Amino acid sequence: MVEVAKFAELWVPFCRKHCVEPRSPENYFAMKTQAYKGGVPGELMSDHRRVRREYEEFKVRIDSLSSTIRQRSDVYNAKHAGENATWMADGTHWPGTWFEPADNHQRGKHAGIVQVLLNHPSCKPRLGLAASAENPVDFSGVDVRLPMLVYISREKRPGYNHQKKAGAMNVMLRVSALLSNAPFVINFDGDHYVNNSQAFRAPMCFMLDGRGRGGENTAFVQFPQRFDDVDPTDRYANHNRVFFDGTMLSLNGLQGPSYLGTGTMFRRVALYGVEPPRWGAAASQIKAMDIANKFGSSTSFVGTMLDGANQERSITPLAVLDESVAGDLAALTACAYEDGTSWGRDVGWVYNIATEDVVTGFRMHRQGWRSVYASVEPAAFRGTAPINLTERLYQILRWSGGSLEMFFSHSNALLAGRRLHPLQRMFFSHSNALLAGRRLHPLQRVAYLNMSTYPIVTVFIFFYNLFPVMWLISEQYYIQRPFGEYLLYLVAVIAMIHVKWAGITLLDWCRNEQFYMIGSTGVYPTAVLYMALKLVTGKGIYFRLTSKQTAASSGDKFADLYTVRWVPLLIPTIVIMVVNVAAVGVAVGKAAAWGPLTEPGWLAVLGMVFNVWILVLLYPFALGVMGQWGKRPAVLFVAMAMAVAAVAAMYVAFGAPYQAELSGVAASLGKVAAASLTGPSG
Ligand SMILES: O=c1ccn([C@@H]2O[C@H](COP(=O)(O)OP(=O)(O)O[C@H]3O[C@H](CO)[C@@H](O)[C@H](O)[C@H]3O)[C@@H](O)[C@H]2O)c(=O)[nH]1
Ligand SMILES: [Mn+2]
Repeated sequence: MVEVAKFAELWVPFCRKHCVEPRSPENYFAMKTQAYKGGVPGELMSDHRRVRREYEEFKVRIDSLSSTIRQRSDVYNAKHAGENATWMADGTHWPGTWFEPADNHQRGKHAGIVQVLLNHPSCKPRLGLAASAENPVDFSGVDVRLPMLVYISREKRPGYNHQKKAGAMNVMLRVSALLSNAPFVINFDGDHYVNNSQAFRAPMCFMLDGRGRGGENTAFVQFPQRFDDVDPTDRYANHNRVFFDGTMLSLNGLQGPSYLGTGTMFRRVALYGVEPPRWGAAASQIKAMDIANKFGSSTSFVGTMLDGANQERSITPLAVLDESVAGDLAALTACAYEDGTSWGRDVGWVYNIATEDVVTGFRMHRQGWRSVYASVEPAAFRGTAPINLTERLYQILRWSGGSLEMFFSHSNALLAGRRLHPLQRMFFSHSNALLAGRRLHPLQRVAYLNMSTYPIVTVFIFFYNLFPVMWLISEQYYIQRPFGEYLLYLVAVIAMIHVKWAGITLLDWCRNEQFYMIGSTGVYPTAVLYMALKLVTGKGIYFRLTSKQTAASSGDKFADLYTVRWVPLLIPTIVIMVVNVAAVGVAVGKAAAWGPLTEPGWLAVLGMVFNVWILVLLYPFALGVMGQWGKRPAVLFVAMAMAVAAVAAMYVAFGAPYQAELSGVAASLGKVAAASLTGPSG
């Protein structure tokens, strides 16, 4: 962090001088060409060269940090007999984990750390120096102030559930209250970067939009998630365009998009669980609350809450970070701080759920807050997405598991906001969409219901996809007669909503359908199973962090796309593919045995359309499990054709059909309803 603060002294003024975007140096220097927007084009070349060299050196220093710190620590430890500590540059012990773990200096067991690396900038611009021997870059006309930079790490103790990201966010919310008390808080993930610094103006416009025009009732502004380094055809729908630009954008017409975990600007008081101003000024609400039981025992923190509520448009920076502040900060980062308080439930990010985001936003919507979806060009943030099939499936397993947990938790979309009957409480409590009070817009409630139950529908899709087994064991097979209305619906939805208004391409839409089917055949039913087990046994789900691309070293940018990691989660979808390929084989066999122009032959061909459609939807999955062979899709088609031919030949040879039974097929056609193949995206 010290290195970062040092490099920022050069980087930030450079960005201001030449209007550099994106302000992530790694991504800026990786770009090929760019239109110049600054005021001194003549100096760009030499400044750029200079800053780039500094950046390369900075990276080298970062890469060698572990050996630098080890060497430094060896020197200090030699001076202090018997010590085996890790030392900071200022000659003090590093409060966190040491190279040689010691008591209170190890993973999962260390004190809280708050290190202010850069303090508050002054309120007035501070101009830099003209070029000289020490300052090769001329910053004489440039404001060189740097924003505050603080490193925060929570106290960790064995036996405490640290609540992962949600726990980290809550500590940051409290610490930042003391350090800046900024009325607006932006949150983005460790694997995302700021791609358009000007985009920050958009949420400010929405939230400060004149009293009475609704701005003050806006709790958060959500940007879409955009990703770098996704394979060009987006095989596993990582871009999720239908979800972002379709679903989330549409919610602007109701109470606004759900909170998606990253790229979000919050109003601080909304995170404290305060209700929108329409139901009373924030300050009086806070005063009326049972402070210690709700927010914890730090009087300094509670003091900042009242300040923050009273003066939304200014900040109250701390003058000096003296001993008393250090004591307050230690208390606020301690594990025990939240014991017996409302943190993780009615205050801050919500705990005990695989996905903290949707449920945290839901709490605000059910209080009557609204949110805004803001999509800007160039994208405000960009991030990294898992392009490996297994990792991507684990990611949607976590999302879908979290959704179900939300439905059966205190965040049920139908039930929230009501006093709960003890029997209701056994299954749901206040995050269930069914239970929400009247401040949740009726259609917003429907949206949350969909977001928290979508995996359940897929259990039916799963069995529906297995129906072709009937081809194999009997001569009977049912399928709904062609889908006039369904086709009409498809055209309306795709052409009008998706492609015309949301700007989603046909490829985006196809990928979305395909990945929904891939999820429906393995991941979503698994999530339902997990949830059922949890309801019965009371034991939660273990979800791992989404691991990121590791391709950088291997030369092939999309190497992860062609790596197969075998996990049981892949099996159900493979079974469904095999069953449907076999069913196509039987259909071809029937058509061959009866002649395609006879009625039974023709019906067999018609039924096959269904199997082929499922296979088309599962095509990206098939490429995924082929690993390196997935680079040559022709192999897949040849293998499938061979499998189909083999099954068909076997059918003709051994499964001689009975005329009488087949005529029954025609009569029963159309009797059984088909499940819809479209649905929400994960
Ligand atoms: O113990 C943890 C785990 C995660 N994180 C942070 O959470 C982010 C999200 O985790 P990631 O592994 O990147 O998961 P994704 O599936 O990419 O995340 C999406 O889904 C999550 C909900 O499951 C949201 O929290 C994220 O914002 C959203 O981008 C990470 O970048 C970290 O910044 C922590 O701080 N501590
Ligand atoms: Mn991520």
